[in-house]
Amino acid sequence: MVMTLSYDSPGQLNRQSSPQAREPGSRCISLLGTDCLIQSKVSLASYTSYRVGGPAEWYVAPKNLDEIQASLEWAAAQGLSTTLLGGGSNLLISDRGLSGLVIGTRALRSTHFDLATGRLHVAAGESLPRLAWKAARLGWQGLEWAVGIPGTVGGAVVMNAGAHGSCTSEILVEAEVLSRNGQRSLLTPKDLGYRYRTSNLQNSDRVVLQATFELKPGADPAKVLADTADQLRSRRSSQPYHLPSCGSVFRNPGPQAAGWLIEQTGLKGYQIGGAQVAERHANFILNCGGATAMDIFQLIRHVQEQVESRWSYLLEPEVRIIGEF
Ligand SMILES: Cc1cc2nc3c(=O)[nH]c(=O)nc-3n(C[C@H](O)[C@H](O)[C@H](O)COP(=O)(O)OP(=O)(O)OC[C@H]3O[C@@H](n4cnc5c(N)ncnc54)[C@H](O)[C@@H]3O)c2cc1C
Ligand SMILES: NC(=O)C1=CN([C@@H]2O[C@H](COP(=O)(O)OP(=O)(O)OC[C@H]3O[C@@H](n4cnc5c(N)ncnc54)[C@H](OP(=O)(O)O)[C@@H]3O)[C@@H](O)[C@H]2O)C=CC1
Ligand SMILES: C=C(O[C@H]1[C@H](O)[C@@H](CO)O[C@H](OP(=O)(O)OP(=O)(O)OC[C@H]2O[C@@H](n3ccc(=O)[nH]c3=O)[C@H](O)[C@@H]2O)[C@@H]1NC(C)=O)C(=O)O
Repeated sequence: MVMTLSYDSPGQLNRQSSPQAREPGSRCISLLGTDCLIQSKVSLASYTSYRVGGPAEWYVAPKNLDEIQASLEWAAAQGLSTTLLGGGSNLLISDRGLSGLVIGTRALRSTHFDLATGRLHVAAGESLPRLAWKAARLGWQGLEWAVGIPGTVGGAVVMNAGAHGSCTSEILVEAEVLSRNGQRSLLTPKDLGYRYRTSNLQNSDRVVLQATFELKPGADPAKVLADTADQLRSRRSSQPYHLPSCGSVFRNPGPQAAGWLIEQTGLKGYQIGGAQVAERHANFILNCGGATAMDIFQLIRHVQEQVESRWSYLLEPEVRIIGEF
């Protein structure tokens, strides 16, 4: 693919206003042939559910495959690393921000419910809860569990998101991924090496473009909507949804849940700066207002140390911690 760039420098500038929160001195580059802008120094805090994180050195939000490919080629030509950012609901991004190019996927949108096959073809940037509600309204079963997981389809495929005994790998037929060398491939759950809350896409530089899920059409929409609402109700009764978080901070180690271990260690309510171990659920760390990423990071380490000294078990973070701490 031939890509032409115009740089934000005299003569070649393509200055444009931008919807992103940009810091002073930020620059804007346009990938010619597209209306896609690459911007420098874009604050990432508003892109994460924790509402923390410093600026991206460069940020782009491609809307289609051409724009993703152009973005990857641009990063490669500049010698920059890339980081994928979906809903930002399982990311703790350093206060210092991220170097390289951050590729936000939320503009990758398309949904197709194929009644003949019961398959749902969906782009990586679609919101998982919105998809769950959409499926419910159509009377398609199989996504009720996903309603309270505030991420994207791409993030769910990478993380193997799940709840209430179901998870992404169980309904995934295949995911289309793009590798850094521009090769597209269709991968099955087996190819993706799924396990509890992980896949071999984690720590890889492949981009999830879209997913195909197998659901069950034909149910009464009123029933699926009621079941979906029940899932959300039950989750809201046991998990703190009122303040910014990343959901569960740690993976469950086995027979004992992380929340139980943390509560038994006496850490509920423990606070560092603006970050607090939730009273309602000890495996949630909340941004109670004004928390920095470092506050949250230090609290994660404190919880690990305390739990390890009491139970001789090192809790493994589920949240992806990225950038310098
Ligand atoms: C209130 C709350 C409740 C939650 N409850 C649950 C729950 O019940 N179950 C659960 O499993 N999780 C839960 N989570 C965690 C989180 O929502 C999930 O892990 C979700 O799947 C993350 O999706 P995301 O799009 O936000 O990914 P992000 O946080 O943006 O990214 C997660 C990882 O995926 C990568 N990534 C994202 N998109 C792509 C892509 N298109 N291609 C390649 N890599 C990509 C990122 O680089 C990163 O490594 C909860 C979070 C919150 C805030
Ligand atoms: N604590 C935290 O850090 C965070 C918690 N959350 C929580 O996670 C959950 C998911 O949040 P989010 O991803 O923002 O998505 P939401 O669940 O808020 O809504 C996403 C879309 O789903 C559809 N929808 C929502 N409710 C209904 C309903 N009752 N009936 C039919 N359709 C509905 C709407 O789609 P349409 O517009 O197409 O009708 C809506 O735009 C929420 O409970 C939210 O409070 C979210 C972010 C951070
Ligand atoms: C929120 C997430 O996923 C959630 C998912 O929503 C729910 C519902 O299916 O089940 C998991 O939570 P969980 O294991 O903490 O579920 P819960 O039922 O709340 O708790 C498990 C056990 O720990 C105990 N518990 C929990 C919290 C607490 O403060 N104290 C405590 O003792 C509970 O009493 C229960 O016996 C997922 N977490 C993990 C790490 O697997 C996420 O991954 O981000």
